[in-house]
Amino acid sequence: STGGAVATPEDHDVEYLTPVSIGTPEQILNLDIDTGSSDLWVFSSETSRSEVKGQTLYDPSNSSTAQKLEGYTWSISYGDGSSSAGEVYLDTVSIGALTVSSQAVEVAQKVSSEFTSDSNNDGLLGLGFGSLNTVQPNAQKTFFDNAMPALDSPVFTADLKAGIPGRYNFGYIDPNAYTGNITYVSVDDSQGFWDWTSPGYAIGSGSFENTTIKGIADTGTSLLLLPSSVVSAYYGKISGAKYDSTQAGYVLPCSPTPPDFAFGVGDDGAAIVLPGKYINYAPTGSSGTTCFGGIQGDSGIGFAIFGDVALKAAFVVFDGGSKTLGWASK
Ligand SMILES: CCNC(=O)c1c(-c2ccccc2)csc1NC(=O)CNCCc1c[nH]c2ccccc12
Repeated sequence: STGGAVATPEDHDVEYLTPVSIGTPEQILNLDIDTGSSDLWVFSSETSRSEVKGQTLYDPSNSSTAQKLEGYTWSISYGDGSSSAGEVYLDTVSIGALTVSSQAVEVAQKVSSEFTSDSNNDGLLGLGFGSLNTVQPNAQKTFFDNAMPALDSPVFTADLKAGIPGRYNFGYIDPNAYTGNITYVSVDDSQGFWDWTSPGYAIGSGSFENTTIKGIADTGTSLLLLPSSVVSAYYGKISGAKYDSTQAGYVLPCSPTPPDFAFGVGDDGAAIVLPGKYINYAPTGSSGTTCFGGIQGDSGIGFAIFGDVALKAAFVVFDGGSKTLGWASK
């Protein structure tokens, strides 16, 4: 079997939302597919009313295939301080033509303000490794883990785009979605992430800098978070760029277009190139002359995060069979 669905960017490509069908008859929610976590949780009829602002709610009592997992709970908190928690049902979940008949659907009873204010986001669908799942007393499998045995090939692909809809596909690699070759790299799943190592980077037309960058491929994080040495080298090339403590990040003049940023993949010299405009993440004020940088530091995290700013420059294969990541330009 195979499947897939569109991934539509929210403002500034802060996140990408994908329609996911849950229950019988189907209830369609727009979820943030997140390779950096492993819980499928949704806004629901059980979410406290004061914490709902426009989201579509999953109501298990309207689904003939919903089964409550009595006594099961979940609670998750993310590095940005956001969180959610609730109870657990099993129900039928589909992404396009791909259906998992008994998927753990974690219904939120409470969500933090970041999620409440994100009115188009009806929940998250985690595609990290199972060890990150927060359900107690027994961890639950991700949609991909449940689907894998039936897939034509044990893979899913992320084809996110700047400002326009892209796609997540399951079970196959679309040869028309990328250019050149796909370079595969090994993944360390010991922390539950799609964790890999880039051999280095280049700024603009500059020479390649060989430096090991260990980080995760994370569709659920908006920015590209890199070691401070790399980040200061990049912004050091841009007159007017500076660290702005009030914004808690590097800001730069939106014009002229900043230099491209390339990160290496594999040991054959392959690289993914981010056009400089991707680094103009969003205007910081009303004048539109200063932009918040799409590349920021990863200090305090312990690893780099190749978030949407990086992923939207690539076609990425998440191979659950060989536990490798495939990177291609497009
Ligand atoms: C900024 C979001 N990312 C993180 O916190 C994060 C961190 C992390 C850890 C410490 C400090 C900063 C980041 C490590 S892995 C990792 N990745 C994830 O946690 C992936 N899931 C993010 C889900 C998520 C958190 N806040 C949202 C707001 C809207 C949509 C999605 C989200």
